[in-house]
Amino acid sequence: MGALKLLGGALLGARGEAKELVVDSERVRVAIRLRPKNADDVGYGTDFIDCIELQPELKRIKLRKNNWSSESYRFDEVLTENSSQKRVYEAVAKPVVESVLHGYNGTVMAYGQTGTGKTYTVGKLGKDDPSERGIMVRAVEDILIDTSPGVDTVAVSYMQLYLESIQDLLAPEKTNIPIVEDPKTGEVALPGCTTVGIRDLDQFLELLQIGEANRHAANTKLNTESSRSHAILMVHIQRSPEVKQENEVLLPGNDIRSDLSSRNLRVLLKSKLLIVDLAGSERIDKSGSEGRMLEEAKFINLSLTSLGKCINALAENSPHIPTRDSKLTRLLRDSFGGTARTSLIITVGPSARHYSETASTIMFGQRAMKVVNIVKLKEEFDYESLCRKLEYQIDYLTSEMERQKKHRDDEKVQMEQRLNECQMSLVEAENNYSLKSEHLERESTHLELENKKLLEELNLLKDQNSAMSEELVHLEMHLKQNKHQLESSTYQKVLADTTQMYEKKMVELIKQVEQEESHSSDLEGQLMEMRKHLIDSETSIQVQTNTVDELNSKLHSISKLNEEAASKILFLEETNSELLSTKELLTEELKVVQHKLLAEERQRKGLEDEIIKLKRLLYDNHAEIEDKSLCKDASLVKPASGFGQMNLPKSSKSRETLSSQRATIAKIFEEGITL
Ligand SMILES: Nc1ncnc2c1ncn2[C@@H]1O[C@H](COP(=O)(O)OP(=O)(O)OP(=O)(O)O)[C@@H](O)[C@H]1O
Repeated sequence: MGALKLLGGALLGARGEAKELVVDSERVRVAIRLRPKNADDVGYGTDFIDCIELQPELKRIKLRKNNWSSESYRFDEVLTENSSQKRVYEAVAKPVVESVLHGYNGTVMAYGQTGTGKTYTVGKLGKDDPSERGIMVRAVEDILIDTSPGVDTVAVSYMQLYLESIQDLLAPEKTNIPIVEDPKTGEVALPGCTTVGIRDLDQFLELLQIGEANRHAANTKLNTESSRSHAILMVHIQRSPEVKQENEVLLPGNDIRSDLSSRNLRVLLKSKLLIVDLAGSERIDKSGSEGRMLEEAKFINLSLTSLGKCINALAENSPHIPTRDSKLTRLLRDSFGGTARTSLIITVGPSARHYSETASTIMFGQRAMKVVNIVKLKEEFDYESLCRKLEYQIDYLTSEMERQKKHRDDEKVQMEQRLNECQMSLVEAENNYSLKSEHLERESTHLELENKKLLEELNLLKDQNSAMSEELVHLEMHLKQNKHQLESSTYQKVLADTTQMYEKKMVELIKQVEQEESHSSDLEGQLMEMRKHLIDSETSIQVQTNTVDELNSKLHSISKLNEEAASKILFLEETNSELLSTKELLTEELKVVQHKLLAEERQRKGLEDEIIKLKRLLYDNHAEIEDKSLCKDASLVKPASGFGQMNLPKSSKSRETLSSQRATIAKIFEEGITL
């Protein structure tokens, strides 16, 4: 393939216009295939040597006119009688098929005398033996392998040109189908023909079989199943290749946004492969045709002759190409001198009997080799599919938009509902909160008041306790004084015991008071904690509604503590009252003791007075006694001493007084002992 040239290759803006890439001019390639000898050839006798000699390595053949005269011709491919169908396909058709797959039009055509193997080469189905498959089957097989279903499309039309009428071989009722030529491009189309999309090879084989069954054939002298029509298989390929434009790649199935955002338009490569199995180019006299068959032969010859004329004109670069002389040349307008890549296979038999037909075929091939085509690649912008895609996208986007709008509306309604609910619950929560706050505030105030009251009571109790303690200390001191006073008394021991007992009691009482004081301080601490809790609670109430419950529980516990404190205070009060009563008892007892002490003091004083009196008496008596004893002594010794005299009259009285005094002292002593 020659180098690509861009001719006026600008992107044309108008709808339906295409970019055309032109390959260097390319000559029609011609291959020659020699059919193996058949029974007829063998039966013809061995007197005649084959009229044809192949030199495949030189790509030449020698056409022997007789034993001494031969001419040599060069072909693009020389296929011997042993060449396989595969080899023939690869040498003749495969390059064209590949070209068609790249977007070029292509033609593969078999030309030759009847019975030389055109149909065998081109249209053999090879149902039983795939190695026997002809060009049509192999070409479609390769096309199907190379194309992607869903992205590319492959469709076929199968028709025959019979008696200058185009008949649809897939729908034989369709006859005389008109040929439509594009005035701009000169492209030939047969819109009246059935076009069947091909999914797989089996489907194509079935179609081909149907077409073959509908093809006109007749027994001729030269071939028992001679084709009486030109069979044309049209393979339409539409591809969406990756096309690079302005550094961007447009891939099939690209996002629509990238299609729209870039200046890319999907490019369609539309190509057409024609595989033509021409009717036999036998001479009428040799074919033995008569009547209708003769008529058929005339038409066949007419079309083949006009094809030959066109090829001659093209080979000679004639300004006029008589393409309009027959429908065959009109159909093959693009194949010879057109834009298609064309491969021609001419089939020949070895028998010298058909020398002139073989020579004619060879000359046809030689002339065809001179025909140069201007091979063009036609890229069409796939406006239709783009439009379809856009429409689809618009539909999709519209429905998506509607769906999203509906979704948004639904969401909005839901949101509004939720908002209303939230607002309602917020109002409710606010109400609850304010109620709870009020309640808590009330509770708090109430608790504060209670706390205050309790504190006051506690302080009072404390004062009372301290007063009591002072009083107790005072009493203690008092008792101590009394104790000291009583130490000298006769009731010392009794009083000491009593005092000890009281002291013990007082110690206990002091202990109790201390305990109460520690209780009081504990209570104070608890109250402080309560106050703290309350303050915390108040703060947390202000901060969050959620803590309300927590505060409630705390308040509950605080109330419990309060209750406990109240019960403790009650207990303290009770203890206090007990202490008070004890104190009263002690005071009473103290008073009694004091009374007793006073009485005893008085008694003691009386006794002391009496003792003093007695002492005085005793002294007086003693002095009197002494005086009397002195007087007695003086009367005895010195009667002048008056003392004895004086005391004598008094002696009886003194004796009485003395004895009474003695009795009084004894009594005092007795009383003192008993006390
Ligand atoms: N290369 C070949 N190898 C084996 N058999 C062949 C070959 N070429 C042709 N034949 C046989 O020769 C006979 C005639 O072939 P075919 O019908 O293909 O000729 P044709 O050129 O199509 O004739 P027509 O123009 O009359 O239709 C057939 O029986 C075919 O099987």
